[in-house]
Amino acid sequence: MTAHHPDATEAPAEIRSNVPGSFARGVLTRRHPALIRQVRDAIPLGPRQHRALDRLEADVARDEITPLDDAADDHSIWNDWAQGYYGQSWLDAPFLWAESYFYRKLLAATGYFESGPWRGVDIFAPSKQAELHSKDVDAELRALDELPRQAERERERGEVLLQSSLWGNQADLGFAASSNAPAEQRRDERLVVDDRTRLWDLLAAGTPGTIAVLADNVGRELIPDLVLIDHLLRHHAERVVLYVKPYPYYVSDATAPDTFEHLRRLAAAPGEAGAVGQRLWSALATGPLEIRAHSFFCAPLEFNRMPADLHDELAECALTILKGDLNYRRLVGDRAWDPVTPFERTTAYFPSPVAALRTLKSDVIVGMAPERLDELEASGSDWRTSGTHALVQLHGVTERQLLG
Ligand SMILES: O=P(O)(O)OC[C@@]1(O)O[C@H](CO)[C@@H](O)[C@@H]1O
Repeated sequence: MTAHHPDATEAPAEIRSNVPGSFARGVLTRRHPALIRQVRDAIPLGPRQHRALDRLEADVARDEITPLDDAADDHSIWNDWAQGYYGQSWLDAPFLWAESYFYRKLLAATGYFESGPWRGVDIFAPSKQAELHSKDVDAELRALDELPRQAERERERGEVLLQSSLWGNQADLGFAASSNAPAEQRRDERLVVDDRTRLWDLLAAGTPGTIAVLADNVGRELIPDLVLIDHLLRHHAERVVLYVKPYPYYVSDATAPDTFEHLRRLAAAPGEAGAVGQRLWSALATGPLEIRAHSFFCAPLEFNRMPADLHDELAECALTILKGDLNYRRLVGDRAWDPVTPFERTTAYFPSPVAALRTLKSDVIVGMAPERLDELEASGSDWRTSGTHALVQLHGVTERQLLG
């Protein structure tokens, strides 16, 4: 049995990529250079953009962080966030900061923020389009016709939709290459924390006001997320606010244009998928559904640093449903927590009750039962980072809060 220290007073240090053989190191030294090659192959860039990508590749290879070199309005805020990191090693900077900055440098290289033909061009669009129009998404849409529709089976329908939204997070384009989830093993056995029953019981206990959904990836994740949102609007929420990214991020993270395209795909589909899409389309037009894209969702910071305006928006919500691995890292803190550290300890700051739906694709984990942790550690599998395992974790949701 591992000695656990869940009540350590100080939060552990932020994860860095300077540990040889660590997951974080592999992301910065292997995944990021591969991503630059993928962008060059996917988009017909000009010589200026290729030269800028050459410089980014060289920065990574030389292990030196250099300032942003595009003409963009966010340099002052990035200079504040980069305090002390310019000229330093990527591997020695906090992993969360370094990864986020890498994606901002990638957009700088292709001219995303500058005037000219490349302004606002999503360099991840080819892979996002392929995902949205994939046979897997076709199958997802057809499967909706098999959903229970009888009112008395609403909870059963909700369970199916929650599972689809949760495991849809596995389909991360930046991740697909190394995902080795054993399809045959039952999904429930691969949950490391399972608060689903509490979530449904509490949602069923009353009709909460607004539910915030912090989106993650497009395609096989955003389609189920949208279908789940339709279910929440029909049975559990007066309003849903879907927060997407203000610009392209982490390859497959959803932006507003991506979301509109997914809604078009749903609404144009036959059967139940089309009905869901048309209800969501109407909900957007009349108000119960709103899409927002706060700049903080592309910031290199933990959520406990969120600005006051976003804090106040979320404080109005009866529940925040937070999707994916990166959002989880930002929620609990991208740190080497003792995995039995109570989830509530790391989320006490959050302005609303929060439910995390995440497949595990990085080392951070809290809120585990010691026996479950020891069982997984003894398995010898890479359960923390391979995307084979997942969690539904809930904090601060009480009947009083949901009932208002
Ligand atoms: O938030 P998502 O899409 O579920 O996962 C994103 C993510 O797993 O991809 C990176 C590795 O490429 C991780 O560092 C990061 O947490």
